Parts: sequence; C-alpha cells; structure tokens
Amino acid sequence: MTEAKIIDGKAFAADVRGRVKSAVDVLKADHGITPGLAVVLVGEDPASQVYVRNKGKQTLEAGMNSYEFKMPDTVSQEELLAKVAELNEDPAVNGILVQLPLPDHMDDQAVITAIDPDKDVDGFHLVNVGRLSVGATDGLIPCTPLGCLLMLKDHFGGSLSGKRAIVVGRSNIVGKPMFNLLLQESCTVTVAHSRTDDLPGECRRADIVVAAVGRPEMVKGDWIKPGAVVIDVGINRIEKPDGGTRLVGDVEFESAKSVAGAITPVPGGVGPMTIACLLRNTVTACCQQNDIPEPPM
Ligand SMILES: Nc1nc(=O)c2c([nH]1)NC[C@@H]1CN(c3ccc(C(=O)N[C@@H](CCC(=O)O)C(=O)O)cc3)C=[N+]21
Repeated sequence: MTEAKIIDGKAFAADVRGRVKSAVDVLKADHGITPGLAVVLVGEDPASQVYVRNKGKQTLEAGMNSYEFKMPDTVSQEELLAKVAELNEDPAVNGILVQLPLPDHMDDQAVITAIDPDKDVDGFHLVNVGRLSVGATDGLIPCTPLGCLLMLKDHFGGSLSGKRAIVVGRSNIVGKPMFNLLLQESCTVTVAHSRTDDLPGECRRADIVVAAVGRPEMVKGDWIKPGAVVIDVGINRIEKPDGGTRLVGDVEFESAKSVAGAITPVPGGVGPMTIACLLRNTVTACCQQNDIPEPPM
C-alpha cells in the first residue's frame, strides 16, 4: 500500500489567488472597475485579528481594494447594523464579511440577514442558502465548502459523478452547504453527525470523506476506505506534552495517510483555500453587480 498523496492547500490557494488576480486585471483594464471587499471585526480576539489581517493583505495582493472596520466589543447591535447598511449602499464595496462569532450580546443571524445577499461573500444569508439548495447559478457559495469542492474536482480531474461521499458534521457553515455542493456534483452523499450509529462503518463506505466536526483527530485511519480522498476541515489547537500548542485537524493524519489515496493536511490544507475562495467570491459578486461576465477563475 502506497502512502496518500498530500494535497497542498497552500499551493492550490496560491494558484486560485493568481487566477483571481488575472480576473481583477481584466475587470480593471476592460471595465475600469476595481473590486472591493469590506471586513468588519467586532472585538479584540487575537486569532480573529490575525485572520482579518491576512484577508486584508491577500485582498490587496490580488489587486482589489480592502476596507477594514474594527469596532469595540461594547458596540451595540444597532451600530453594527448601521455599518452594514452603509456598506450595502456603497458602490465601491462589492463584498461584505462580518467576522464571526460576534460577541454574546449580538445575534449573528440578524446581522447576516442585514447584509445585501448579493454582497454576502460568506454565502451565509438565507437567500444564498436557498439559492445553493435549489442549484441556482447566481448564488454566493460559502468559502470553506467551495474550497473543498475545488480541491476535490481537481483531484478527480473534474467529475465527482457517482462517487460515494460522507460529510461528517452538519453545521450551517460547512456541513450543510458541503452536502448541497456534493449532491449537485452527482455524488451519493451521507451526512453524519454526533448521533450517527456506526460512524466508522459509514465512513468506510465513502470514496470521499469531508471531516468538519470540530473534534481533534476524531476520524481514524481504520475508518477510511483504502484509496479514498480525505478533506480535513478541522482546525483545532491542542496542547502538546511539552506545554506548547499545535494545530490538528478532525482526522488522525498519521493513521489516515497510510490508507487514503489523498489527504489534506492541517495546517496548509483547507484553511488557505477558504481565504482564496473569499477573494474569488468578491470577484464573482463584483461581476454580478456590474452585469459583467465572470472571467474564468
Ligand atoms: N464571517 C466569517 N467568515 C469566515 O470565513 C470566518 C469567520 N467569520 N470567522 C473565523 C473563521 C476562521 N477562518 C479561517 C480562515 C482561514 C484559516 C487558515 O488559513 N488557516 C491556516 C493557518 C492556521 C494557523 O496557523 O492558525 C491553515 O489552516 O493552514 C483559518 C481559519 C475563517 N473564518
């Protein structure tokens, strides 16, 4: 048995960002338009600040405009909604991302609902959830599932038709949209979760395993069908024996690697693709708002 191919999400994401940049160049040269992404961060969470900084940096590197708004965690929901309303009306802003989770005194769903669905580059608005579930072509697709799908299609040379897929996890931001995307690609899809009977047995039937449960190293190597493709969405920070911390996924990488046909690592797998797809969605949104055909990405 040969070892799995390690899918290099970092390299793949750099490639997607390159294609996004080429699309941005076309929009600038042929239409005089520079896409803009607004990111709103409420509070001082250090990890969130790092993510927001990376998003801003990569947005600029792709040739787009980046607008960052930091609000203290004492801000009221009304003030945040007023900011969202202002960004909805601003023609320079094609995409709006409000970093989640919001502080406890705010209602995440109410804030998402306030975003113009056509600027909702996270794809979390109910209108985009609905568009995805009916297979509409004008929706914005959540970045993490979209990144997973791009890696899977690349691995299989374009078509996933007929593959047996399992999504472990049923969240609104990964599990459910991933189910819809795989179904649309004509996979036979199982959605498993904490109450699933015989989760190892369900996983062993799958040609494609997408792990998105948020439990460190839960999916073991002997749950994987030999040759299956494993996409690990988890990003869990765990304590090392020496007291430091390290990042692990939802899959036990070492044992899965010797069984799978291909596997994404953590870090360097799905994470970088999430940000690349955010930039891609911003270009998609910009083209739709300006009635311009989307350059190939
Ligand atoms: N409205 C909203 N949209 C989001 O998309 C969103 C959000 N809120 N809140 C926070 C989470 C988290 N998130 C990540 C994106 C990239 C990496 C990433 O690139 N990770 C790298 C490095 C990880 C590290 O070193 O910490 C990797 O996996 O290789 C991780 C996490 C987007 N989020």
